[in-house]
Amino acid sequence: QEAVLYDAYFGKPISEKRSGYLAGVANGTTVCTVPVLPCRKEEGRRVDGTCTNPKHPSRGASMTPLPRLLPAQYGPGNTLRPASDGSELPSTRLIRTSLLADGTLTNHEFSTLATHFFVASAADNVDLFYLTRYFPLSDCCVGNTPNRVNPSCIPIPVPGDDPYLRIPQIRCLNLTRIINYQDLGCLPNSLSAERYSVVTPLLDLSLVYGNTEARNRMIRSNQGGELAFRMEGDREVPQGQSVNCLNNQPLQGEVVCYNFGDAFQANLLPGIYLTTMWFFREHNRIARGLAKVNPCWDDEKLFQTARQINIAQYQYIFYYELIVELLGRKNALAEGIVYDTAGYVNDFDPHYEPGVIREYILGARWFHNFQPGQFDLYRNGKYRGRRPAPDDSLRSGILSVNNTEADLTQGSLIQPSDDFDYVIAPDLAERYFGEVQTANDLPATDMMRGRDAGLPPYNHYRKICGMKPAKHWEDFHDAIDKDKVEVLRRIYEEIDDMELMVAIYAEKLMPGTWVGPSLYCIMVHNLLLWRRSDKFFFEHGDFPAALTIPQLNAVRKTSIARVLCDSGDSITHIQPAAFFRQGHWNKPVSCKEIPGINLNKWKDPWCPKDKKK
Ligand code: HEM
Repeated sequence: QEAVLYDAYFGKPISEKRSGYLAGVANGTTVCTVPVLPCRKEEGRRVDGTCTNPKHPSRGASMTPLPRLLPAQYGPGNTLRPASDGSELPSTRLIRTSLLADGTLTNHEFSTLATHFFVASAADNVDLFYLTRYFPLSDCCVGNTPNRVNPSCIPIPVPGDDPYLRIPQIRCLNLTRIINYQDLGCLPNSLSAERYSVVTPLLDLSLVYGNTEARNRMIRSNQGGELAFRMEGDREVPQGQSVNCLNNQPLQGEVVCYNFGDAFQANLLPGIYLTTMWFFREHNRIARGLAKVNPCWDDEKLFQTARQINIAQYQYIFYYELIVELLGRKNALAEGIVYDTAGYVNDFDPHYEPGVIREYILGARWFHNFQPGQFDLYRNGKYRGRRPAPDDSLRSGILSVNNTEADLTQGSLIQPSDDFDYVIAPDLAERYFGEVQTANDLPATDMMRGRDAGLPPYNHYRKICGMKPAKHWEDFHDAIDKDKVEVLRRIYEEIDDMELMVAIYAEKLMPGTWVGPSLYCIMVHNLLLWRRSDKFFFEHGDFPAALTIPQLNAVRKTSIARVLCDSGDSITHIQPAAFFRQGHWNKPVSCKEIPGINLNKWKDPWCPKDKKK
């Protein structure tokens, strides 16, 4: 059957008028459209994300726009919104250094594993290709001065009395705008600048499986339902070599760059490449287990079922093991983010369009706060040193040398995450690109990205999040400590200049959660959207390829600890709640004691044992 061309931005089949417009754009019909093969009732989740919601079949695919909670407010021609008096909003480096200090304070509850899994989930649903605009080279800070001429430059000016950068006299932090549909020519500048993402905006393990059917076919082994693999010693790793590990140090033996399904995103950071490796191995482990249970199943059936189980356990761990801890279990239940049930949760609603909410993926940068700047290495319970995170980006080759994968994995179980506070790891606050750039400030960048996205003032978000829009600075005291409000009052001219991203870093934690009220509200919207817009969400039962109830309940038995026992490097003992630190209530136990998914629940009665594939 023929694919129908959908408009990537508008999400509708291409009209004649639109086709005429795109004919005038270089590669318009390729980059501004999404081909959709007809959705079939009986099929499961597609790798390319189409038909995730058959009512909006192109949403969920590569190039889906990021929906917004509130419409964008840009300056003229999609420039950054100015302050109320028409001037430029204050430097986000000034705001950051005024609100958050450099330092390291550890969290008493979470392990670093929680940060690894969370950052991998972010890379699974939005791409970071925009980094290539300024990571290796850009002209935004030539001569130590912010470039105001190049429209893609949004460098961050550094005040002369900056607490750190006054010494090397750095007055400009490099930054470029996120690439949008206008840059591709898909939309005129008269519409608000909208970001697209080339990765599927879903919790679908695209890091492991890729974002297109073509890519997925390249990484399958075509037998036994497996992903193509090779052995590095006793470590199972993807077959082939990716070109993305720009920071590998070949002289130190780092010559491997893992060929994951999404080989750019998955190689970005240690937390991402570790997590992707675990779920890559999980796929093959599950496929082998299914082949044993159902010897007559062919490669395709084994592959699709293993992928379905793998994504189901990943979604389960994300919602039921991580999110419930970050937002509070009671809250998550009350909001309908998770359910206490042994049945299906049929909350698919075709009116919701799949996507990742712009404010969510911006706001989730708050979790840079609980990210340690260095990763501990442990072997047999003994500390063996640490690796600065910025030096290991785009460098998965480290996993293959000096037992580093095993040592980092054990480290992630023992090392605490940083605290959710007003202190940020110096490696992220001053040098997140490592040696590649002289200075970068991640939270200042996060705040600047809010402007890049054209977010309306904080006051507008207070309104939709159940807080009163403030008329006076004191009105912010409900959500932000008095002393911080004083700092902000001095920095901003007007109350409506106060920004959402700054508030997310300044708000007090909501009791029982690890986020402030605005981020809480944004996360709830997004987590509900992901469930409701995705026909194939693991708890849904109202489609033919759904898990059966016994299968669903088998998935509900697993945990991140089980995944690490089965697919982590050299894990024999683990604390049962592995997103939490080890302690008297969470002592490491033998992996034999950690429950997992019973694949016998997938036994096919039509597949007798003696019948070979
Ligand atoms: C060592 C650890 C980490 C490093 C070095 C790091 C670095 C970065 C960088 C460089 C960016 C893009 C900056 C830009 O806008 O130009 C980014 C974006 C982001 N990071 Fe992190 N990060 C880390 C950990 C985390 C963690 C634990 C989370 C947890 C959720 C997280 C969530 C995000 C999100 C949601 C974005 C925005 C993605 C987007 O909108 O494209 N990061 N991070």
